[in-house]
Amino acid sequence: MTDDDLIPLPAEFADRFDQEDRPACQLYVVSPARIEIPAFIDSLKAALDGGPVAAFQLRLKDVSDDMVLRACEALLPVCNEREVAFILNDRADLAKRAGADGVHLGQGDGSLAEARALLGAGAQIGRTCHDSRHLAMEAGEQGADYVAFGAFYDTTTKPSHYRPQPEILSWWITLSQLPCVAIGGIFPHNAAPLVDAGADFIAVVRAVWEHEGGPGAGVAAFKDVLGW
Ligand SMILES: Cc1ncc(COP(=O)(O)OP(=O)(O)O)c(N)n1
Ligand SMILES: Cc1ncsc1CCOP(=O)(O)O
Ligand SMILES: [Mg+2]
Repeated sequence: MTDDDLIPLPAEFADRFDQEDRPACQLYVVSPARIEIPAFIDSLKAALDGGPVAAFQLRLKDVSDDMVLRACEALLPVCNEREVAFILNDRADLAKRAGADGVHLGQGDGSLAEARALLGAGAQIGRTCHDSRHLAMEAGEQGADYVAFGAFYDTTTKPSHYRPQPEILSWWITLSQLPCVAIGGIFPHNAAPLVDAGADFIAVVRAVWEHEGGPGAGVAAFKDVLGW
């Protein structure tokens, strides 16, 4: 038994929100951990032109702050031109300096309140909640704009011992109007249970960047499961 087994959905919440008002599930594209600028600019354009993408997250690992800021400078206009939200991973301070639309913060990436104070009311601030109902409720109370659950499937991009079931998405959308993101090992062929369970966004890395037809084809491959 986990802590979350102690958090059933209270009966009074059962039909609290009309799910018909919820927008259809959208695609959230996350970058590889290493990219080369300027080559990646064209890759990103190809991805975003492959189909409707709601958000792009720049998720670089083990690179300098200067490198992150230079990548933001090159990639932010690509997203702006296409009205795709530009979210920086991990660092609220760099998101502020870069003029990003928001930041994604894991449990160890700093407080939501500090990020909000820095970025302002209009910023999109996401929080990793792994497989935890408790963390999701806490993130909502602390002012997150979305909660992210995962990894739903095996992934080599960020190996995770957290393995939520799709039901956590159904539970969340019944409880909260805050959007929920599903991440981890998601491809067009296995996305349906997450979409059906109520994911507001599915976030993907390899499905786009490692698609044999290129990133545009990687995005376009979600056409059927997302109902475009
Ligand atoms: C949309 C989304 N969900 C989860 C994560 C993971 O964030 P975190 O736990 O901080 O791990 P890293 O991505 O920083 O390695 C994410 N980045 N985006
Ligand atoms: C960043 C992150 N957080 C949980 S799983 C994951 C990686 C998802 O990558 P992929 O879509 O390639 O499995
Ligand atoms: Mg992080």
